[in-house]
Amino acid sequence: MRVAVNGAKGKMGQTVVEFVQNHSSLELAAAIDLGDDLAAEVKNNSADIVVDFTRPEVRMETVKSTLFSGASAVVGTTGFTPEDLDTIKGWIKETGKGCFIAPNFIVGNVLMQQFAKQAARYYEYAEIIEYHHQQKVDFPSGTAVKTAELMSEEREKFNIGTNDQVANIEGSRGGDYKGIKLHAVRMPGFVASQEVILGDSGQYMTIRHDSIERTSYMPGILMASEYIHDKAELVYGLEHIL
Ligand SMILES: NC(=O)C1=CN([C@@H]2O[C@H](COP(=O)(O)OP(=O)(O)OC[C@H]3O[C@@H](n4cnc5c(N)ncnc54)[C@H](OP(=O)(O)O)[C@@H]3O)[C@@H](O)[C@H]2O)C=CC1
Ligand SMILES: O=C(O)C1=N[C@H](C(=O)O)C[C@H](O)C1
Repeated sequence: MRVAVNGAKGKMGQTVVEFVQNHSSLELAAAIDLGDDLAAEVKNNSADIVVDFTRPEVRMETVKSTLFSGASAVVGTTGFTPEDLDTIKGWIKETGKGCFIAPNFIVGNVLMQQFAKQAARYYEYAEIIEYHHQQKVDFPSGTAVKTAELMSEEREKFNIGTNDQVANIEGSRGGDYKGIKLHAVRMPGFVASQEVILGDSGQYMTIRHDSIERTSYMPGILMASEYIHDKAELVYGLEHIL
């Protein structure tokens, strides 16, 4: 499978390039970054797949250019909205190429999300704390948003409400997604960690996952690439192919 990497000079892109170069069933078609012509690189190098780790603000133009250039998209870049996904479904129908988007490509992290979803219905209080390196430009993380979305689906089924308080210092209770509090820590030393704390009378439970090296994302990226390369589908979340 011929893989082009978009965002190739970035922290994730560099890791993906090295992984592709060292994998027996993958060929590096192109290493693309800011200022390069993605469509031309895809066509001139006969890329089957574009693996994208760039910026939230260019997420849609990147997917569109990939699909209409004849490649399938495997996208880690965060920031996609439900409206974006509907638009992408139309592009897939037009092009016959597939798109796999995952807020997190680590199997262990996706398991954490699923465990949190499973537990969410049993606890009134829920908070998500995500920890990332200081260079991360967006917050909260796409993983935290996805986790909160999954948990809220369960909480709403069981009418589990919010727990509003009045803050002495604005923002000190973090962000709020349907009653789930979200906190983003940015600190050198972290790669990517998240914990979900669920609480109720007399107890609390913490579900946590830590990524300490970006190689942890590679198996999930490979799984997604092998799944989507010959399918005209939109997949949102690695859990759908585990
Ligand atoms: N889904 C997942 O499992 C994961 C998702 N991510 C997400 O991936 C994204 C990238 O993360 P990370 O690698 O740490 O970020 P980096 O900033 O390290 O890398 C992004 C790269 O993309 C380049 N870039 C910016 N704009 C464009 C463009 N229009 N076309 C091509 N390249 C461009 C940047 O160039 P320049 O620096 O010059 O702007 C940079 O080289 C983020 O949204 C992050 O949240 C990260 C890890 C895992
Ligand atoms: O920027 C990162 O590093 C990461 N971003 C993704 C997110 O926003 O969820 C995935 C992971 O947390 C690492």
